[in-house]
Amino acid sequence: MGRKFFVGGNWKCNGTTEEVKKIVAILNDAKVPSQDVVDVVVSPPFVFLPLVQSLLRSDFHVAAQNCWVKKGGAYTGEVSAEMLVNLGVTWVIIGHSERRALLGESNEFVGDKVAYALSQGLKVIACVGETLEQRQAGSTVDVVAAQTKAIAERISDWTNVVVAYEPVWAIGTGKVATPAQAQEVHFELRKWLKENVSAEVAESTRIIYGGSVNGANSKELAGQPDVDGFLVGGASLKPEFVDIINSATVKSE
Ligand SMILES: O=C(CO)COP(=O)(O)O
Repeated sequence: MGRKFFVGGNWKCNGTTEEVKKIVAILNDAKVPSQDVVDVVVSPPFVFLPLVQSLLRSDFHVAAQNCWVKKGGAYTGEVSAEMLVNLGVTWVIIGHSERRALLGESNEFVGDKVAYALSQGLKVIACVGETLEQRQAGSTVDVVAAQTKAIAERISDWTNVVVAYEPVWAIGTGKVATPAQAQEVHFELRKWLKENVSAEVAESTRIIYGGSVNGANSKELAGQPDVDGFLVGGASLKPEFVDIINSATVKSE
C-alpha cells in the first residue's frame, strides 16, 4: 500500500481572528482530492485552535504547533498534550527548527516530547533538518539521522508519526531545496529508518518536505519518490495552499 500524501500548513505565530476566518473560508471552498488521497492538517497558534476547529471543514484536521514534554502541572505558559486531546486536536508539530534554535530544544527533549504526545494519543509531525553551516560542512545526513535517532530511541510505534524534513536554510528564505536535494535527504532518512527501526516502518512512514514550498514548486517536489507531502509555512496562509494540496494528484499521474 502506498503512503498517503500529507499536506500540513504551519501558520506559525501569525494571524488575527479576521485573518483566520478568511483563510479557513478559502480552505472550506477549495476543491481538493478526498481524504483517501491526501491528509490535510492546518496548524494555527494555540489561541485560534477552537475557532479553527469550529469553522474548518470536517475532512481537514488541526494540529497544535507544540506541546509540553510531560503531564501538565506547574509549567507556566505551557500547553499539555492532555489539553490538546481534551480539545479534540488530533495532531501536534514537534521539534520545529524555530523552537530548536530559538528556544533551545535539544534532540533529546524533542524525542521526549514526541514519545509523550504519542502516549497521549496525539499524532505527531516530527521535524528534522540541518542548518546551512551543517550542509556546507557535509554533515546533513548525520544531523538528520541524530535527530531521528533521538526519537527512535524513545518510541516503538511509528504509525502516528510523520517526519518533516525541513532544511533550516530553506525555511522562510524563498530558497527551496531542489527536488534532487529533497529526494536525496528523504531517501537517506528512509534508509536510516530501514536500517535502524524496520523495513516496514521505513516503507510506511511519511516523510514530508518543508522549506519555501509554494504553489509553483510543489508539483515538481511531489514528483520525487520519497517526498510524501509537505509542511508549508508562509504559503499556507495564502490561497496557493490549495494548489499545494492539489499537488497530491502528481502521485497518481
Ligand atoms: O517552517 C516551515 C514549515 O514548518 C516552512 O516555512 P516556509 O514555507 O515559510 O519556508
